[in-house]
Amino acid sequence: MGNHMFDAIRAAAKPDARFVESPDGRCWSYSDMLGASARIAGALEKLSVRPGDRVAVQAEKSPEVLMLYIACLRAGAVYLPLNTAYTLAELDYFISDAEPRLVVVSPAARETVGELAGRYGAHVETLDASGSGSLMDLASDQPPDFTDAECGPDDLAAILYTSGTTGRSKGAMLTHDNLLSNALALRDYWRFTSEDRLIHALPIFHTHGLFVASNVVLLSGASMIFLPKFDADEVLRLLPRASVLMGVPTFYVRLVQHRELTRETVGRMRLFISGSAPLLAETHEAFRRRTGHAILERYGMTETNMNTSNPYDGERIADTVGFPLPGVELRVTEPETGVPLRDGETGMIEVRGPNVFKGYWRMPEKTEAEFRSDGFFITGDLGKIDERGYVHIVGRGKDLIISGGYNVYPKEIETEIDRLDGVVESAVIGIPHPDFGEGVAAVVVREKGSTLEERMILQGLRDRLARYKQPKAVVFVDELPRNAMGKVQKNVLRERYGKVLEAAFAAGST
Ligand SMILES: Nc1ncnc2c1ncn2[C@@H]1O[C@H](COP(=O)(O)OP(=O)(O)OP(=O)(O)O)[C@@H](O)[C@H]1O
Repeated sequence: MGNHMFDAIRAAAKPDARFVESPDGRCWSYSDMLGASARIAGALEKLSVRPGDRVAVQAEKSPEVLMLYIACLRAGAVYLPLNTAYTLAELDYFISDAEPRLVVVSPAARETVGELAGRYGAHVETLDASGSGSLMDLASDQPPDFTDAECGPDDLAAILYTSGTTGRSKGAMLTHDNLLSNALALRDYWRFTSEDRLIHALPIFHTHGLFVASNVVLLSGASMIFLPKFDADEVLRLLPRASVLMGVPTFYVRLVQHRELTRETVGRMRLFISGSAPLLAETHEAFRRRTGHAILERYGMTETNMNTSNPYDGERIADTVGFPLPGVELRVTEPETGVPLRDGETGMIEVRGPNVFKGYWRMPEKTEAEFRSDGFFITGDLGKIDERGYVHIVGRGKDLIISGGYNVYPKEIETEIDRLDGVVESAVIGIPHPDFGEGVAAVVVREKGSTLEERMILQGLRDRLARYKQPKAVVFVDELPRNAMGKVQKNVLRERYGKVLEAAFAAGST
């Protein structure tokens, strides 16, 4: 049977070629990767990690963490990356839910997390090669070859907890073939070859940086420059040495603001990709004006890997996420019944294919509720397919406000607010309201120097939105809080401004 994912990685590896380099000049070739991952897999075995066991990892981004991910594939363990921002209380939830055999953390967290992990029967290790008995120390005593665990297409490779942007995080179970089929589809769709060098500035605890970026590079025998985080100056400095950038929309917003972004700096680049959150059409246009490149936007999620992409050769259209990837079926349905709608009609986006996860970890009811009987996964995203076949995301079904019994989709209102003069961007949230259950409220970022006031916004929306959709209160802020993937954190907005907005409702500010 072999090892479904790792055999493909091994087959694509060119031993002498560069695989990953860090900005401090450290470099790993593909043969270094094969050796390091074998040694770590040997260490995992020594620590009694058996196929199917979970290995939870909360560690700063580094090539070593990537080697650990590959080692888990080889050992048949289930890799479980955790956001480095998670607190001890949050870790408690993930560790109690996933019951990992091993938890790998940074040296500073060893003691505190060790105590917590011990309560759930997990062992704790650190990744630093300090000579003080870390996982890396144990790995350095292991041979550079390893008998890979037998893993079929349907065996679990990873559990990724959803970001929790819209609710409690759930563990999405991803199989070897979920990862492999998607990485191969993306490699071919985006024309990756061993000549490519990717600027990798994304976190690696999320599907985007871990699977989309790293797996595509691995499976094309390409190389990447591994940055600890996004820094516009650093990325601009590296652009002349690279061919592809994968980013979240915030990267592109920052790059466009940078004086040094010119056609010359991007002269050797062949592709700029964006995803994980909506890219504003203005950013797409500004980037094209400055560089001559149309950013390629794609759409995916933790549970499904990538679903759609704008084309490599054809027209890349702003505000769309392109076409379903080869092998992925996508339909738009009436959300309640799942009955497919016609092109142009807005409804629930559903997908089916080898990319779609196996289910939520230990949540069979939740899993059942999110699949149709014919195997389509209900993404929770609302969208439509236009007459040319491009998929548009119109909003998130999970991001719904029910005001006075009416369904209000925030994205529709945000789009209208963003059109008003003096507005940079906005977020619309539901806040408890004494009469309507939930009331619509808007959080708005004004352009510098703008004198825009609440009444001007309400005036501007009066003829454009039904009354029940119009915000009942507005607050102005300097910027919207975003998570590491560039998603606006509406839970943070609700916490931060909920009381002020409730008071404004009570005062009947509209
Ligand atoms: N190109 C894109 N344009 C618009 N939205 C996108 C795009 N790419 C991804 N998304 C959004 O990101 C979501 C996937 O994000 P992710 O899997 O990280 O978790 P989340 O949905 O934010 O978290 P949770 O499911 O816990 O609420 C998609 O469902 C979609 O709403």
